[in-house]
Amino acid sequence: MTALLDTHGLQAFYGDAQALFGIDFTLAAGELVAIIGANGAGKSTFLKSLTGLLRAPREAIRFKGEAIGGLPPGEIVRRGLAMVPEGRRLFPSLDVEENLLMGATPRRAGPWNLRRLYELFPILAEKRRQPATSLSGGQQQMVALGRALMSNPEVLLCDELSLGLAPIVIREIYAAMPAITGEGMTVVIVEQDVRMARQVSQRVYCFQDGRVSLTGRSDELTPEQISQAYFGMEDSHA
Ligand SMILES: Nc1ncnc2c1ncn2[C@@H]1O[C@H](COP(=O)(O)OP(=O)(O)OP(=O)(O)O)[C@@H](O)[C@H]1O
Repeated sequence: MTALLDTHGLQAFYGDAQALFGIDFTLAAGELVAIIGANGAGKSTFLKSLTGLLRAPREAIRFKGEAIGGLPPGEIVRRGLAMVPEGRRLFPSLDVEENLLMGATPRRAGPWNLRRLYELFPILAEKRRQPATSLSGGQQQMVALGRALMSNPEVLLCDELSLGLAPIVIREIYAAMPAITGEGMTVVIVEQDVRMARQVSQRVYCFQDGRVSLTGRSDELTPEQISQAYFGMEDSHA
């Protein structure tokens, strides 16, 4: 497999506290890969390291053959990695369309623009002049996803799209994924909803205590393997 993005022994720290202990991760162009794991396993920390929000050694992260670890976040977006952050982080004083346009700087060439996003999520066209924070949780998540797409990334990193949403709304959000990957985009999702993660992804990485405890094809891993990798030996016997 030729890697579009990969990490080698990636470590991450908050001050003196170590959160990642040597993550080896590979992503091929066009894949949708899910990262699952319990609270505190290091999933968000991993995404933050990829996008330059946390320091990383230059050689520990490679994107399209170039070492990008520790580059400033803006430079990483320019190169084609964009993140949908946990908790959406919309601009409360801006309306829906203004929030979407915030994602367009820097704007790379590609298929995504306001018109395409409004086709993908018609409800956002209807509410384009409303304050983003007046929308429902699911609609706000659509804005956050759309904002990241507006930079036309090559790799889209999504942190817990399902957080706080009802199952029917989660399905509605994930229903957009085929249209996104259909445009050739490569996607990483961090997801606590293991069923959904397995359903939409080709491969899964399970994180536990800052390490990869299991990886494999989503359709080949058994629920028992995942449960053990998710909770660890001790907990699964508790
Ligand atoms: N800003 C921070 N300062 C100090 N420690 C942090 C910080 N953010 C996360 N950590 C610690 O790093 C470890 C990994 O946390 P991280 O948020 O990456 O986990 P996660 O798998 O994304 O879990 P969650 O689903 O709760 O977001 C945890 O031990 C956590 O307490």
